[in-house]
Formats: sequence, C-alpha cells, structure tokens
Amino acid sequence: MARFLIVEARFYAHLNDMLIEGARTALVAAGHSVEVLTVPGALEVPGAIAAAANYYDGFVALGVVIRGETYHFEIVAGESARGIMALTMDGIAVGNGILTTENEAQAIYRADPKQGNKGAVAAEAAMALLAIGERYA
Ligand SMILES: Nc1c(NC[C@H](O)[C@H](O)[C@H](O)CO)[nH]c(=O)[nH]c1=O
Ligand SMILES: CC(=O)[C@@H](O)COP(=O)(O)O
Repeated sequence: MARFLIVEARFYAHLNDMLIEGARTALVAAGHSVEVLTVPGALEVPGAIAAAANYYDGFVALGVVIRGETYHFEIVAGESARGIMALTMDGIAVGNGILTTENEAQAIYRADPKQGNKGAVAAEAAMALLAIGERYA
C-alpha cells in the first residue's frame, strides 16, 4: 500500500470531480491510500507537488485547461506540463492528468470515467512510475 496525493487545479469544478473519481477509483482498486489537495489553477500544481514531495509516495496531477482567446492557454498548458515533467525527472512519481483542450466538449469526454477516463490513466501512470522507482532504488 502506497500513499498517493491527488493535486487538483480546481478551475473547472464539474470536470475535476469526474477526473478525481476516475483517479481515486484506480488508486483504491490497486490498494493505495488517497488524499486530495486543491490548488487554484494548473500553474500551481507543480509547486504544490514539490512542497508535498517528502510526504507521499506518488502524485496524480489533475485539472483542465481550455483554450481561450489569448496566449494564456499556451502558458498554462505548457508550463504546468513542464513543471510536472521536471518533477518526474527528479524521480518523483507523478501522473499528469491535466487536460489541455480546445473546448469543453473535448474535456467532458476525457474527464468522464465512463468515457476517456483520463483521471484513471494518470493514476496508472503514477503507479507505474512509483513501481519503476522502487525497482531501481
Ligand atoms: N486558464 C486556466 C488556468 N489559469 C490560472 C492559472 O493556472 C493560475 O492559477 C493563475 O495564473 C495564477 O497563478 N488554470 C487552469 O487550471 N485552467 C485554465 O483553463
Ligand atoms: C487557459 C486559457 O486560455 C483561458 O482560460 C484564458 O482565456 P483568455 O485567453 O480568453 O483570457
């Protein structure tokens, strides 16, 4: 049993609830404990994981970034992914389930546990990285 923290950027609450359900179900089914930490937006997710890194075995980053009218989308989508990738390169087991979509319909399909279930996909990725880290510890 490992300790996982879901760090969710609560920018679109209704979509996040689906992502969390999918991730939590996958982690609990694998026998792990799950806590949830909420941050305002995707840009805060890497920093929150870095702050909690010594307290959990693995992390699932969840959130939704939907393209608007300005370059802000590229910043939020790209920099959150860059920050999460940097954490994984430091050996922290993080699954990235921050959706980056053109519209809400794309996000609903991917967040829904009965459809794309990307929360579970991110949870599976985090569990895989944790297992690899333990194998080469
Ligand atoms: N536009 C979206 C954001 N923007 C907010 C940033 O993530 C951040 O909270 C703000 O710039 C303060 O540092 N966040 C999302 O998660 N999704 C978006 O679509
Ligand atoms: C992440 C985004 O692109 C969006 O939330 C911001 O919208 P806008 O570019 O229209 O300010």
